Amino acid sequence: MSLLRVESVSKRFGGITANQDVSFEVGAGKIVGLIGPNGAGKTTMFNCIAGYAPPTTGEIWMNDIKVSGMSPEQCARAGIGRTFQVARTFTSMTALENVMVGAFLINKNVGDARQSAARLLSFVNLGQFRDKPAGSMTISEQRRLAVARALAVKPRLLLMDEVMAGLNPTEVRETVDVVLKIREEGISCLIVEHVLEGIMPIADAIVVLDYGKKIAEGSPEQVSRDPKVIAAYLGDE
Ligand SMILES: Nc1ncnc2c1ncn2[C@@H]1O[C@H](COP(=O)(O)OP(=O)(O)OP(=O)(O)O)[C@@H](O)[C@H]1O
Repeated sequence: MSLLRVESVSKRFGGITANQDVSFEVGAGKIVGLIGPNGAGKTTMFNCIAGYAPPTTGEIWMNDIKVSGMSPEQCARAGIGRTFQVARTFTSMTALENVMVGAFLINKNVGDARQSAARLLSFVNLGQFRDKPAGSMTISEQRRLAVARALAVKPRLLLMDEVMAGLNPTEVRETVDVVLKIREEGISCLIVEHVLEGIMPIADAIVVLDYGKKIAEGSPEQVSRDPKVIAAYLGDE
């Protein structure tokens, strides 16, 4: 059963078509990778889904709620959480306080927010940083912190924008472990990623964009054999 449905979405910025007639679905409890060369329109698609930039045409649905045209807050209330390409960490606040910022969006009670934030820090394997300034954490840890903050809003779908970029193989593995745990919780994940060795082994499905259009969709095995996908990536070298 699909949780998110992207239906014929196009997004234009003046003369630039960043997304063109893109359709795909994310099933409940599934991991879907959204990949493609630089400038393919992946972040634009995230912005459309999360309410940061409405589609020019087309519709986006979360179950029976039409979210296209909604504000980011309304999309969050409909169950869409996100992380950003550049982690927006509050560096002088502690790790716990950073996650509490997310928790406060749905629960104004300080005790509840603290408890939920502490649980989520452990969930992303950052329990030891609870009372440390977020600025003292590595990039990899800050990315997982951003994931915990997004989870604090209790999404049913989590959009993750390049959480593995620039990480070493150990850090990629740690991040992959967290993504798998998120799926185990029944939360769907839509992941924009250039680190294909991180996303390919764990994705239930892959959607490939190139120049704004969907050029392939299927299992990781299917898309990695697809001549159109190979050509798009080789053309990007
Ligand atoms: N606000 C904007 N105004 C004008 N053009 C934009 C805007 N946002 C994105 N674009 C253009 O839309 C196209 C798609 O950009 P987008 O950032 O979505 O690609 P991407 O696949 O996320 O790229 P990357 O992998 O490099 O992050 C690009 O040509 C980009 O310059």
